[in-house]
Amino acid sequence: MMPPLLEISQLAVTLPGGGALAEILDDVTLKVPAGCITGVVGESGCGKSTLLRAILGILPRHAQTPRGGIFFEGHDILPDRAAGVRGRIGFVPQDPYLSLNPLFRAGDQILEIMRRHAKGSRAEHKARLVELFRAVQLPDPEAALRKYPHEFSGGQRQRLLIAAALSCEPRLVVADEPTTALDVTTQREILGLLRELTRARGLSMLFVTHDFGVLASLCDDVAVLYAGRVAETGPTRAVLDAPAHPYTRMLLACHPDRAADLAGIPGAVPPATAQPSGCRFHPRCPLARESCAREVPVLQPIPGGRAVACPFHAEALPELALV
Ligand SMILES: Nc1ncnc2c1ncn2[C@@H]1O[C@H](COP(=O)(O)OP(=O)(O)OP(=O)(O)O)[C@@H](O)[C@H]1O
Repeated sequence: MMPPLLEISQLAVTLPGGGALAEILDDVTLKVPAGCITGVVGESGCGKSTLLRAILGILPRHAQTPRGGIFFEGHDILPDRAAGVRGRIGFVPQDPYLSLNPLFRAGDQILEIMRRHAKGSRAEHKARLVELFRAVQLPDPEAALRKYPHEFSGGQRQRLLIAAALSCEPRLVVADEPTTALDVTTQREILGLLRELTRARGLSMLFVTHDFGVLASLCDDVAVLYAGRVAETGPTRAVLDAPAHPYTRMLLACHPDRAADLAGIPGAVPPATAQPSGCRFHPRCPLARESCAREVPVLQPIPGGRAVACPFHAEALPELALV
């Protein structure tokens, strides 16, 4: 079997924050197999963006040395804060409005990335960028090279950023909710484009979202994150059809597309400076018992290539309260 392109192993990230230590990620283990799109889903504040920052080697300077490993193409990139992978991992950010400098031509900004991280001359870079602009379906790719960011629509700017992420010919792309700031129609087009580009170019992708609809339409596998820990992993279809962890089950019950009556998860994601003991979900979990406040659940394999971090996952949940 081919080794995964990206393998995150027992990753822990801690930051000083507000006079206390913020335990943002703990024991995070997940894989992105070659040629696959792996989704990371969870509520706001679960640590999704921090996970991407750790992979890209752009954690804040004051972060304590992260523990665990981030293996990319078989090498642990965590010790050198990913300095060696710049250009080999592409990044699609969340907000196309904030991610381009309005004072410089968009094409020049991407060419600068290529100058730093890609092989070839400026003329070769320009030719490749025009080809990429065509691949991301920007109108008039030659003219697009000379335009400033304000001359593109929001959807076109996201296409520019996808082109930027692919400009150094990476094998892996990490994307941080790249469709959140877009209207529904543009969102659908961008998701279709990402799916097509990853398949056509044999790329792998780690895709962060809080939207199960986006997850279902794009991702082969999923890791559900709660309060900085992995609650469950598995093939997306299987997890969405029969979620195992109480958190995933309750999160899906909250999704407007999936529930006739909207239920809510009581409470909120804990601040990273005050993580609950034992299972971090136990204060919100209807299945919790005394042992859940003491024992940290580990991810245990369950049938179908899945894993779940809850020893009581087979129990039925009580009816959820409507919001
Ligand atoms: N630089 C920092 N210093 C201290 N705490 C931080 C820092 N960055 C993030 N956090 C905390 O880490 C936790 C996870 O934040 P993160 O942005 O990774 O979550 P997220 O799941 O991406 O959220 P969202 O979906 O809202 O973007 C939050 O509790 C946040 O307040």
